[in-house]
Parts: sequence; C-alpha cells; structure tokens
Amino acid sequence: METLVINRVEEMYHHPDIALAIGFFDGVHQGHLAVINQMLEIAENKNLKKAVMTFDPHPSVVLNPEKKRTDYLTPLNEKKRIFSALGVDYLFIVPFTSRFAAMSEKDFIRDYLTNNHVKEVIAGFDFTYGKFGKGNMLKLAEDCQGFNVTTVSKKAINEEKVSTTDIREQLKAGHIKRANEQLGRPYKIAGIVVQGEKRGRTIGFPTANVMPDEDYVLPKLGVYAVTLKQNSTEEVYKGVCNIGYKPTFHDPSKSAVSIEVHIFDFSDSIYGERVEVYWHEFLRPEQKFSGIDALIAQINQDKEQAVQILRDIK
Ligand SMILES: Cc1cc2nc3c(=O)[nH]c(=O)nc-3n(C[C@H](O)[C@H](O)[C@H](O)COP(=O)(O)O)c2cc1C
Ligand SMILES: Nc1ncnc2c1ncn2[C@@H]1O[C@H](COP(=O)(O)OP(=O)(O)O)[C@@H](O)[C@H]1O
Repeated sequence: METLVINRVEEMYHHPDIALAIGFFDGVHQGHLAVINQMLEIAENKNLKKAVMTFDPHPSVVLNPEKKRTDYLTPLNEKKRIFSALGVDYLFIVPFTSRFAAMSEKDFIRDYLTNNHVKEVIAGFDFTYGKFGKGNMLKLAEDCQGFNVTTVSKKAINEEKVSTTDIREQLKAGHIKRANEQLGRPYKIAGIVVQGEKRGRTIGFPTANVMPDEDYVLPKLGVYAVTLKQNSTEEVYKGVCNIGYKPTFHDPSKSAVSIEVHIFDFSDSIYGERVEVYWHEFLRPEQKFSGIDALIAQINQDKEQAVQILRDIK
C-alpha cells in the first residue's frame, strides 16, 4: 500500500484510476468495514485501484475544540496497518486544517475527487464534506463530475447503530464485549514493554508494563482478561491485565496510569519488545488493598477467572 500525506493537492494526482472510500474511519468498525468492502468490490468489478481517503487529526480538533478528540480507537498507524491488510493500494491522508475545513463543496469535489482520477466514490450515509460540513451524500451524487457515488447504509447490531462514539463509551464503561461486537474483533492497544518498579516478580506475578506507542482510548480502569501478541515472534499468549494507578502502592493523584499484563506460563524477558494487547473481558475495578497478601490473593482469583474466560480463545 502506498501512503500519501497530502500537503498540496497536486501531490496526489500521480496514480491510475481509483475507487475511493472516504471517511475518518476511527475504529475501522463493522460500519466502516461495510464501506471499505463495498469499495473493494466495486474496484474489483471495474478494474480500478483500491483507495481510501482519511483525515488527520480528527475534524473535532479544528471544528469543535471543546469536544476535541485526541485519543483514538485506531490511531493513524493502526488504521494504516488495517487498510494495508485489507488490500488497499493507496491511502490518502489529508491533514485536517482550518484551511481544508473552510473549502467549498465544489472545490473539494474538483481538487480531491475529479482531478484525483477518482471514478467511484464510496462513503457512509452520514459522510459530510466542505465548509460547515454542508455537503452530504445526496449533494455529492448531484454534483459529482467524472465519478459515480455509492452510499453505504447504516450498519446496526440489535437495532443499535454501530458507531465510534458508542464504542468509546462502551470501552470507558468496561463493556468490552459490546465494544468488540461493534468492532468485529477484540479492541487492541499496541505498545512497547518498558521497565516498571520490579515489584511484580517479588509477588509472584511479573507484569509486562506496556507503554502505548500512540494515543489510544484507554478502557475503564481495572482488571481484564487479555491476550498479548509478541510482534517479533507473532506468538499470542493469554494473560490478565491491570490498567490503573496501583492504588495499593501509589497516590492516584500523583501517578500515571500503567497497563500491566501478567502472561500465563511465560518467563522470558521481553523489555523493549513491541506487543499488542487484545482486550476480551472486564473482571473488576482496581482496588486499594490493605497489604500485599490481600493483593496477591485477589490476583490469584483474577488469574483463575481469566483462564476460564479465555479457555476457548486460541
Ligand atoms: C491481575 C492484576 C490485578 C491487579 N490489581 C491491582 C489492584 O486492584 N490494586 C493495585 O493497587 N494494584 C493492582 N495490580 C498491580 C500490582 O500492584 C502491580 O502489578 C505490581 O505492583 C507490580 O508492579 P511492577 O510491574 O511495576 O513491578 C494488579 C496487577 C495484576 C497483574
Ligand atoms: N509471566 C510474565 N508476564 C509478564 N512479564 C514477564 C513474565 N515473565 C517474565 N517477564 C518479564 O519480566 C518483566 C516483568 O517483571 P516485573 O518484576 O513486573 O518488572 P517491571 O516492574 O520492570 O515490569 C516483564 O517486562 C518481562 O520482560
């Protein structure tokens, strides 16, 4: 997949004819996948290259500073990995600046679509474009020049619309299964294993401290059944994870959140390795224990519970 960051529109014109899926696509959830899959199918049928256009940062950073979104379900690199795996040929990343946001609908169509060898545009029913987001899919179908427009309808699960906002809320509430259902896969946070306080090994539960390498939405603080993929070996392990401040040892107002995974049946040193943590189920909120023995007893129970939950996951 070729990735182009579009600082000047002319930079994106040097490629063959394309079918283009457009959207912010945070989460690349089931609704987004319906759009991407539709684009892949149309491209295949019409013998066009497969392209995606997305924006960075989230439009709310420019348009709605009070509600600006700086953490993501799928930060940019994560989106790149997913699109590449889906077989996308070209990824256009359009910097979402005030200038871009102020562009007229007609200019957007001319510069970013018609002049960009776009023969097919595929987007979700709620896609908007141009100044004040006044352009919508109906308008796009009216004003299209040199391309066809396909609108992908709302994707729902149990009559609830699949949405990035809802997935974020479910994660923040610890409703991992509901978030995962909408994503169509387990929620994932990728990062590097860093040094911690070296206490884990002394209590019989060494924990890999995972420092996220991008701004991911963090799930509700607490303990989870997880799987962990070690990128260098592609090996996937089961484990139990605490995300929080470790209030037994620290004053939460003075410390940072850490993500710590105790991996079952594992004893390698993996400092500095890149890993992916997949979130499967919330077990309990984080607690302040009166002493180490009480914490150890609870972690033993957490582990047993996680082993049961993960039994059928490979
Ligand atoms: C499954 C699990 C559950 C945990 N639950 C709590 C908790 O409720 N409260 C707490 O203060 N620390 C909790 N911890 C964090 C431990 O305090 C932490 O892993 C330990 O201090 C080791 O830290 P280190 O890796 O920085 O050495 C938990 C850790 C694990 C692996
Ligand atoms: N079963 C395991 N689960 C997690 N990490 C393990 C395990 N066995 C060994 N390790 C290694 O030990 C480190 C965790 O030990 P710990 O005493 O908690 O140190 P730290 O406080 O630096 O995280 C991990 O980063 C990893 O390199």
